[in-house]
Amino acid sequence: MEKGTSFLFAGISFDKKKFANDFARFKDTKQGNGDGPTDDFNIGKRDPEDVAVSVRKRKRKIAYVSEVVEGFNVFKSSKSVSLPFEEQNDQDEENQPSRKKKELNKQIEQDALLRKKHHIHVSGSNSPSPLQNFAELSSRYGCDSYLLHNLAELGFKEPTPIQRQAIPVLLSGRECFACAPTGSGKTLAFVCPMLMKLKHASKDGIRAVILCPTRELASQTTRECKRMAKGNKFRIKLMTKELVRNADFSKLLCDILISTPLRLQLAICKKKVDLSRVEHLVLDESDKLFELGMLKQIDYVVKACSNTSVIRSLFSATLPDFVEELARTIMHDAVRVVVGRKNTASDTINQKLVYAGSEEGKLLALRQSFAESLNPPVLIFVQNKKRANELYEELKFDSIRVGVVHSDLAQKQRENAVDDFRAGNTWVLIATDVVARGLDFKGVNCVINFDFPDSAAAYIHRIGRSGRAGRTGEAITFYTEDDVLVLRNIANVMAASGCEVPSWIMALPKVKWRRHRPERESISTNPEDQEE
Ligand SMILES: Nc1ncnc2c1ncn2[C@@H]1O[C@H](COP(=O)(O)OP(=O)(O)OP(=O)(O)O)[C@@H](O)[C@H]1O
Repeated sequence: MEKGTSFLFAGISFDKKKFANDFARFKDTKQGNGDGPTDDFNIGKRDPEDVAVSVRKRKRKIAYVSEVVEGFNVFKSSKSVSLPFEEQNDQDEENQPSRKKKELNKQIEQDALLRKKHHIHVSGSNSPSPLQNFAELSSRYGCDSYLLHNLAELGFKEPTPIQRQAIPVLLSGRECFACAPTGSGKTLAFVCPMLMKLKHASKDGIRAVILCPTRELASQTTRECKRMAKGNKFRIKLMTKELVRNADFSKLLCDILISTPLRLQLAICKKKVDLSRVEHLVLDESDKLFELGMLKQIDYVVKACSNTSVIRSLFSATLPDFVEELARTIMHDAVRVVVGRKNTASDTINQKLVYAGSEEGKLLALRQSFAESLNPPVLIFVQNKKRANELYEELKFDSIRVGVVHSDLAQKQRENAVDDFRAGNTWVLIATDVVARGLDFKGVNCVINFDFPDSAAAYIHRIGRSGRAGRTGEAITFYTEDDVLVLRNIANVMAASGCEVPSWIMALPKVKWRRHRPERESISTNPEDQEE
C-alpha cells in the first residue's frame, strides 16, 4: 500500500493504473471540511483508535444506505461516500440490527415523502436527505450564523425544491448535476454550500469558480454571491476585461471567481490565473456552456482546475441528453437531481400562441396589445441584433419607454439597458437571446416572443424571465406560416406545463428541430423601408 494512502483500501487489491482518476481523489482528499462525517477522511489529524472505529461504522453504513429513487445511476459510482451528519449513528447495529434497520427505513420513507411532495427526483447512490427547512443547515451541517442571517434578511423562509436537495448533496462532498425550472432558486442552491464549505476567506488563492455563459449573468451571480456572503470576509471577484488585462493574479486576493468561459480561458492562457487549488467548480446554465461554441473553453477551464478533490456541479433549467453524456465524462460519483419534469417551463407562467399572419401583422398585434393593456415591465425577444434595432426604432416613437440589448452593444450600454429595465426607467426591453438565460428580472409580467425561438430550450429560458420565485407571469409567442413546421415542439412544452393548446397544433407531425431561424422580412410598418 502506498505511503500516505487512506487505509480504507487495506487488504483490497486495487488496480491504480486503471482507476488512476478515482485513486487520485482519495490520495490527497480534502473532503472533510469540518462539517460532519467527511471529517473522517482527515485521518492524519485524528487519533488512530477513533478513526478505526469510525471507519468500521462507515463500512457498515455504506452497506445499508442505498437509495436510488429514480431507479438508475447516471454517473460512475464509487463506494467512497461521504455521508451527511444525520446519517451517522453511534449505536452498534450488530447488537441492534432490526432497530437500526427500522430507523434507516423510516428516514428513507421520510425522505421519499418530502421528495414526492416537492417533485424532487434523485438518482445516484446514497443521496443525502433533502432539507426540511433552512434551520437544518445549522443542525445538520453547522452552518455559520451570518449565512442564516442573510437568508432571513432576504426573506427566504423555506428552501425551494432544488435547494432542499442540491444543498445537502454538495455539502456531503458529492458532485451534482441539477435540473430545475427557471426562477426556482438554483443560484442559492450552489452558492450556499460553496460558502459553507469554504468557511472563511483565505490567502491560498482561488478556491471556487463559477462559470456563466454571459457577462450579464456573471455579473448578477457575483452580486448574489456577495449578498449571501455579507458578514464574512470572502473576496468575491467578477472576471472583467480590465482584470484579465491588468491584474497580477499572483497578488490578487480572491476566494471565489465568477467569469464567462472565454475570459477565464484567456486569463489561464496568459498564465495569469492559477486554478490548481479550486475546490468547487460550478457550471451554471450548463447546457449552454456545453454547446459547441463554448465547449473548448469549458474543457480548458475544467482541466486547469487540476485539484483532484475538486467538486464539480452543473445547473440548468434544461437538460438535453447530450449534456448528460458529456457530463458523464467529467463527473465522478455525481448525484443527479431533477425537479419536476425535465425540460418543462415553470408552471406559474400562462403561455399563449398567437397567429400573426405576417411580419407586419406581428407589429400591428404588438401595438394593439400595448394600446389595450400594457402591463410593464415587458420583455420582447427577437431573432437577431438587426431585428432588435429595427423593433427598437419602431417602438421608440410610440410613447413607450423602451430599451434594447444585444451583443453588438458596448458592455456599458448592455449594462445600462438591463439596469434601466430593472429600475423601471424603461418599461419594455427588446432583446436577443443574450438575456434569455439566468437573468433575474423580478417583476417581469410578460414575455413576448416577437420572433419564434430557435429551440425548445430557448423558449423555456426566454419565457422563464417571468413567473419567477413562485410569482405568476405571462408568455405570448407570435407565429407566422414560417414557424408552423416547428409549432408542435413549443406546443409540447406548453401542454407539459398544463397550458391549453389547440388540438390542431397537437395533431401536427412531430419534426426533429434543427435551429429554427428563417429569413424574415424587416420589421417596419413603413412600406418604403421594406422596399429598400
Ligand atoms: N428560498 C427562496 N425563497 C424565496 N425566494 C428565493 C429563494 N431562493 C431564491 N429566491 C429568489 O428566486 C429568484 C430566482 O432565483 P434564481 O435566479 O436563482 O433562479 P434560477 O433557478 O437560477 O433561474 P434561471 O433558470 O432562470 O437561471 C431570485 O429572485 C431569488 O432571490
